[in-house]
Amino acid sequence: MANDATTEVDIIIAGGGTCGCVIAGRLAASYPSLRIMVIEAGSSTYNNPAFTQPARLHEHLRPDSTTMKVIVCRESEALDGRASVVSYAQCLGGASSLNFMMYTRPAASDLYDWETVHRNPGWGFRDLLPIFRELETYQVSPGKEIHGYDGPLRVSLSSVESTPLSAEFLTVAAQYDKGRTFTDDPNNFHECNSYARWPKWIDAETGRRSDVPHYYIYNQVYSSNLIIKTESLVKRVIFDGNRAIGVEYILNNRSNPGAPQSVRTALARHMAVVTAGAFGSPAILKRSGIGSARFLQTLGIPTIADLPAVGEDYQDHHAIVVPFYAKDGTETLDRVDFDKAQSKAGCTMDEGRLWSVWLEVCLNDLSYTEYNYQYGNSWIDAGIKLRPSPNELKDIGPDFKERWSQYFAAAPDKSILWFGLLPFNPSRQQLNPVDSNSAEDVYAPQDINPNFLGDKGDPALLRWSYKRSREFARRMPSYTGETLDQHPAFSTNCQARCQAEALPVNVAAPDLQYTPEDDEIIDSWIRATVAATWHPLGTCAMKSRDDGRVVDPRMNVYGIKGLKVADLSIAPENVSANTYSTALVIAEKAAELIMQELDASISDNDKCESSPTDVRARSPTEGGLCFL
Ligand SMILES: Cc1cc2nc3c(=O)[nH]c(=O)nc-3n(C[C@H](O)[C@H](O)[C@H](O)COP(=O)(O)OP(=O)(O)OC[C@H]3O[C@@H](n4cnc5c(N)ncnc54)[C@H](O)[C@@H]3O)c2cc1C
Repeated sequence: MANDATTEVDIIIAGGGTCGCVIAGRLAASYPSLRIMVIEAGSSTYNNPAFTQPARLHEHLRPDSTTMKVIVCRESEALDGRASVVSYAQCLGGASSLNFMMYTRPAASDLYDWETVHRNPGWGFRDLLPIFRELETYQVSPGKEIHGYDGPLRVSLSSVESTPLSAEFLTVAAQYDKGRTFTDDPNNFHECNSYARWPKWIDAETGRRSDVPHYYIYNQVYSSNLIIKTESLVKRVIFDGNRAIGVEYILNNRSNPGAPQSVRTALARHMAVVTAGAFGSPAILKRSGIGSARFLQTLGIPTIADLPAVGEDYQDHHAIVVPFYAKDGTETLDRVDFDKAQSKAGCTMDEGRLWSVWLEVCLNDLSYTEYNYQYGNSWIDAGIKLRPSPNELKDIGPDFKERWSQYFAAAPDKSILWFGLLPFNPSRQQLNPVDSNSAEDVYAPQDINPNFLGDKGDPALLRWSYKRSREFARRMPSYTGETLDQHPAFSTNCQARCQAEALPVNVAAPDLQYTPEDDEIIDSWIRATVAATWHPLGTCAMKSRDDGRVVDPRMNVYGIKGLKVADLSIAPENVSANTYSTALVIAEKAAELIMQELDASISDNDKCESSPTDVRARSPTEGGLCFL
C-alpha cells in the first residue's frame, strides 16, 4: 500500500507503554528543540479514573476490556493440551496505567547476574541503585538510604490502616508461621522472607495511581516538541542500508473500526527506539527483517540482521489464584461502589464477597484523598517474598531440588514466590481472546509457546503453595468456605476435600493431610488453571553477541545503526519480583544512554537550559498535551 503521510522527527518511540513514556518524557524535558514522536497502539488515559483511580484495577480484566490485548498461546502437553492465554496492556502508559500497583523491587543478585553472568557492564546493582532511588518518592517512611524521596513516582501504603482482610492475614502469619519475621521494608533488595504490609505505586496525598504518562508525559505543557500518536500500530522499522531511518505505522482498527489501513511513515533523524513490550517489540523487529534469517525467509521478509534470538527466551512468572468466601459484612474490593465514588458520595459495603489468597511464583480529575481507603487503594495490602526453610523444601519435594540448587540456594536475597492476599477474585474475570488473520500484517496472531510448567519443579512448588494458601485462609476469622468450582475436585471422602460452607479453624489446628491421589488432583487443577502474571520479559535479550542475542549493553540492536530496543524484552534474565520497578529502571537507563549519545551529536542550542530532571517537579495535572 502506498504511503499517504510522512512525518519527520528526530526520535521515534515505537510503543507508548511504561518504558516508551519514560524515555519520551525524559528526552522531551531535556531537549526542547528535538521533535520526539511516540506511536502507541492504544488510546489516551489522560485523567481517566479507570486508569488513575487505583481501586479500578480489575476493570481492565473484564471480558469487554479494550485496554488489554490477548494472545492465545500454543496448546501445551504440560497443560493437558490446554492453550493458555497471555495478555498485555494496550493504552498510553501501557501496563503502568492498569497494573496492580504492587511496589516490588528485584533482588540485588538478579542485577548482579545481569552484569556478570550475562556480561552487561553498567547494569549491575551498584550501577542501577541510584536510578531506582531517583525515580521514586518513597512516602512509606522517611530517611531510608535505599529509597528515593524526590522522584516523579510516589510509593505509599495508600492508607494508614491495613484493609481488614489483610490485617487478618498478617495476624495469622504471626501466629501460624512463627519461624518468619515482619519487616517495614520488604523491598530493600537484599532481604526477603519477612511478612509486610505491601507498599504500592500510589500517591498517599492524592490517592492516584503512580502511572508513567501522568508523571512524565501529560504534565509537559511546554513540550510542543512531543508528538503523541495514539491508536496507531507500528508495522515495521525502515532502513537505509543497515541504518534505521524511521517506521511505518497504520491506524489501529481495534479502536478505529473501519479506519483506512493505508501505511504512514515517520522518519527519524537521530534514532528509533522500539518499546512495544516483550510481545510487541520482537514482533516489530521480525516484521522489519531482524530475526532468524531462516524464519524470515519463510514469511518472505528480507533479512536486515540475522539475529535468531529475537522472540526467543520468553520468561514470566506463574500464578495460581485460590479463592475463598468471606463472611457477610467483610470489606472487599468487589463491594466498592464506583458510581458513588464518582459523585463523591459515601460508600457502604454491607456484604461479604469473594476474596482470594493469591500466589505468584518467582521465577477526570477526581481527588481520591477523601475516600483514599477505598478508592485510592489497590487493596493488595499484605504479603511476603517467601524463601523456604529446610523443612518446607522437604515438603515441596525432590522435583524442586534441582531448580533450588541451581538458581536459588546461593542467592539468599532471591524468593521462590510472592504469597499474599487479594480482597477480590481476579479469576472470575476472563478476557476474550483477540485473534486476527494473516502472516505479515500487524494484526496477525502471534505464535507463542509459553512453556508453562516446563520444569518439573514448577508443579511441585505450585502444589505446596496451594496447600499453604488454604492453611492461611481457614485460620482467618472472616473465612466461610471455598469456591468449589475454583479448587481441585477432591473426592468427597477425602480428608482435605474443599467445603463451600465452613467455619474458621483455630490457628493451632493440624494442617490438612493430602494423599498421593489428592496431590495428583491438585496437579491436574494446576495444569487446568495456571496462568502468567503479566510479567513477560527476555524476548530481545541483552546478552553478548556470541550468545546470539539481540541488543548490546547500550541497547543497540546488533548489526544495526540508529535502533535501540528499550523495554522489558531486553531483560537478560528473570527477576524475583513483579516487574514494574525493573521496567522503569530499564527506561530511565535508556534515556540516560540516549542523552549521552545526543549530547555527543547535537548542538548546545537543542538542549534544555534547565535540568533534565525538571520532569520530576511537576504534578500530574498541571497541563495536557495535544494528540495527533
Ligand atoms: C494487569 C497487570 C498487572 C500488573 N501488576 C503489576 C504490579 O502490581 N506490580 C509490578 O511491579 N508489575 C506489575 N505488572 C507488570 C508491569 O507493569 C510491566 O511488566 C511493565 O509495566 C511493562 O513495561 P513495558 O514498557 O516493557 O511494556 P508495556 O508497559 O506493556 O508497554 C508496551 C506498549 O507497547 C504498545 N505496543 C505493542 N505493540 C505495538 C505496536 N505494534 N505499535 C504501537 N504500540 C505497540 C502496547 O500497546 C503498550 O502500550 C502488571 C502488568 C499487568 C499487565
